[in-house]
Amino acid sequence: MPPKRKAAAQAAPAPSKAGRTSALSTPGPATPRSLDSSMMSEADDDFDEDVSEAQKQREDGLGVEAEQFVQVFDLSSKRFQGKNEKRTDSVTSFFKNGERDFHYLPLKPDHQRRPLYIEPTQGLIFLERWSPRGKQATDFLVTIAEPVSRPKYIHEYKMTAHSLYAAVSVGLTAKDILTSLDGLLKTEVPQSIRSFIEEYTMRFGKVKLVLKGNKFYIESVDEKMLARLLNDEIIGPLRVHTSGDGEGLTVTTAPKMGGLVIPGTQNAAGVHQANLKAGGAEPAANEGELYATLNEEDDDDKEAVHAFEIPDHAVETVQKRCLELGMPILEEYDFRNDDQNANLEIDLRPNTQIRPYQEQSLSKMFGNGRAKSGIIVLPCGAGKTLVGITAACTIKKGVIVLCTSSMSVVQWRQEFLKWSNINPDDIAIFTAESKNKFSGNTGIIVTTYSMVTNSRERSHDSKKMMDFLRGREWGLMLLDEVHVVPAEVFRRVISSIKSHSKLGLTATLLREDDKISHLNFLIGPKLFEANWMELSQQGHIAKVQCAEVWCPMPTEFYDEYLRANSHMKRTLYAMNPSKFQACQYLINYHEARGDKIIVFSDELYSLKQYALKLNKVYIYGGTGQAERMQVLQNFQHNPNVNTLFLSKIGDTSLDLPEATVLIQISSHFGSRRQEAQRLGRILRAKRRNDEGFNAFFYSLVSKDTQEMYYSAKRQTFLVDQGYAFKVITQLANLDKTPDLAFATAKERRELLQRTLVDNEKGGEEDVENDDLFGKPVRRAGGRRGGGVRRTAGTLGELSGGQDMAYIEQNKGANKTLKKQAKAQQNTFFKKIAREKERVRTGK
Ligand SMILES: Nc1ncnc2c1ncn2[C@@H]1O[C@H](COP(=O)(O)OP(=O)(O)OP(=O)(O)O)[C@@H](O)[C@H]1O
Repeated sequence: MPPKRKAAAQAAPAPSKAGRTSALSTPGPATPRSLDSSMMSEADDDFDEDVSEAQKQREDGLGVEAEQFVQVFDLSSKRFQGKNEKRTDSVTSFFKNGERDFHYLPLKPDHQRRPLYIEPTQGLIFLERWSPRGKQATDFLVTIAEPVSRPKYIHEYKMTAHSLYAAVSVGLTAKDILTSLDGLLKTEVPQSIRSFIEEYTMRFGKVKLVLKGNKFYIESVDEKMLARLLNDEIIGPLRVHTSGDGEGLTVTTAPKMGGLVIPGTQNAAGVHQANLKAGGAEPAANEGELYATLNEEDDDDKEAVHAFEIPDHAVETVQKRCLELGMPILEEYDFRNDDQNANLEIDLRPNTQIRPYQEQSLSKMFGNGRAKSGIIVLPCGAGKTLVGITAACTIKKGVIVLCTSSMSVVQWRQEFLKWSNINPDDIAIFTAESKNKFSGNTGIIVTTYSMVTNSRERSHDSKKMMDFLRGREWGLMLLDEVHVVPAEVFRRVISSIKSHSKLGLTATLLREDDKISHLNFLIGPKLFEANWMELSQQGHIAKVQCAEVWCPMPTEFYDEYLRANSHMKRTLYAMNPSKFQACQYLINYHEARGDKIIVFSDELYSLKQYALKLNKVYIYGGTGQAERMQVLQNFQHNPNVNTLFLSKIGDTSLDLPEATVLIQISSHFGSRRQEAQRLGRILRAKRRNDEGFNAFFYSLVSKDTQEMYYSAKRQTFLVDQGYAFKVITQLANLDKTPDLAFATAKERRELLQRTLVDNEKGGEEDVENDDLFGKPVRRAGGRRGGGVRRTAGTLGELSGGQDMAYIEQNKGANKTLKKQAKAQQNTFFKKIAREKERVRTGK
């Protein structure tokens, strides 16, 4: 960190004053990276570039202290990730050169009564959850900051530009935030934090992105601010010059806002106003809850609004740039004052009760009586669909819903009909099979991402439907499962279909490639993220016991492992016979308890070998649609089919029946998202409210292999959500398991030989065989697209034939199901034929 900035962080500079912004002497404004935690871990190579970029961008963007805060925040985070950093241990570098020495912030005399610490360079806030004021502090933090980690005792939050924006839009002023923070903090509020809050809260709402007549405009009541944007080298050239507007800005009038906040959504479809108050140091009237003072909008008091048009494709760039310039853009829809678009007759059914956390998430969206675009993060099974439906019932304008598969399209429509009083004719489906429109002049369309982004040849009906979708202004765009959709798909959706507000729904915003940050600009910031532990304690999702089972590698396996290339290493730690036995043991144990078990394996070879050896059904990318349905239905309804082996296609592409136990035998490296998604599969267990019910999540890990490292990394997100992973080093009475696989040294040696031979030429890759984003579908074994192909025949040739026999003899479970289904079908058809014959002959 350059000394100047370090000093800024440590010397607690003087408060910023209005007008100081023009006398900047320190380098430039916030970069988006510095404002959002999700952008913090990008490549170190960007480091130098960021600094010079910041120098270049020096403008009158932020006040001195806020800017210093942002700079320090940005640079320090880079520094701690520096590639060339020599580390003696994992923490020394953290405190090097006194960079984290915050002794200049003395503790208050009664600090023990106060639950918060703050880190003045990055806006990290630490909460002692056990404090008597822990609940009150949690309510406050959820409103002004983003949760980072919430295990049992100490919670970590981070204040970002977006989180402050959310706080401002539910009615809090800088003064409110600072007073409450000061009341809860063990130290004084650091000057860098004070300035950051003051500067940012002051700037929010000055520049807006609005959709009018199907065109996008950048709007502000502050003409100078818009002029500054137009002089910007990136935004300026993007302006659309319409005939007649000359160089001037379009001027209209708009209702003037009250100093605090506009009326909430108190009675709008059951969504209540956020419970926030201009809180003092002590708890507000209602212990733990902070209520906002709301000002009514004064319709008579109008002020001039200046605007310029930008093209559809430039929306993301302009939003990004505005944030860089320290003028974050607001995307809000004043739906109650929209008389251009027809109203939709839709309300929640009277018996629909949204849950407190659903209400809380929506209050973040409708905090000031307008619809703010953004993303709501709720764990699987917590009811994201109802959140989306309630948003639609609040806005009451045309809605377009985008899903990842045609199966979810049907489900979304059903859920709309179940929870709301929407007329069935007003909600239509646009999929390959159905291309209906709604009957009235507004309504709801439910479709898939691939239907609206498909660039291949469209049918006449599809083209007509797309023209219909493109030609209208939608009030709300609901985007399901946003974490799995590529940015490019969002770009295409958003640039072709215009909506006033967007709500993204997801269970996790994690992506290992860090590409999640673009969602801030394509959809909007994260509005709300639920606390998984709280939801499970309240019985809305299942309680899960997590365990990591350590499986020792037999010596001969370990020897080969040490020699193997990376692909073979993965196969070997998946095929470890101790892991096999642990899996068999856990399946026996849980089947006996009446559980439904899903075993996940990303490694296709082991998936098949495990399933065949244990005579269980399995599904992978190459399993045909009919067989998949058959297997899934049996797993759901057949009491004899209680264990299902699944490849990674089970992570996103399948609508899986409920399960109560998950076992992972092989996973995708250190993917936190996959771990969270998989755990999510058991959260919706219906038995969750039974006395003492627990769902189980086991990760089987080969001891002393790379898998242990990946496993720890995978678990970080869940640990941050408060899950504790127990390590099991020995399974009781494992050796007493009947027909324990690979119990003898000879069998284990044979397994090793076979594994080596079968995988000598590289493994078979799984394919995600679905229509998610209109990619060409690759069939089993990668037949299309040049993937590696392996067949039973090849196996036989490679291994001298004996494995062929093994495969055939064990083809078992899936085949048995097929036979059973055929037999049932035959009986059914025979019965029909007999019936027909009886009718024909009259006997
Ligand atoms: N407020 C509510 N009252 C009663 N039931 C609810 C409520 N909210 C959600 N549910 C029920 O909870 C279940 C899970 O809801 P939903 O499928 O929307 O969850 P989800 O978050 O979308 O899960 P996933 O990510 O797995 O799709 C459904 O059966 C739904 O009907």
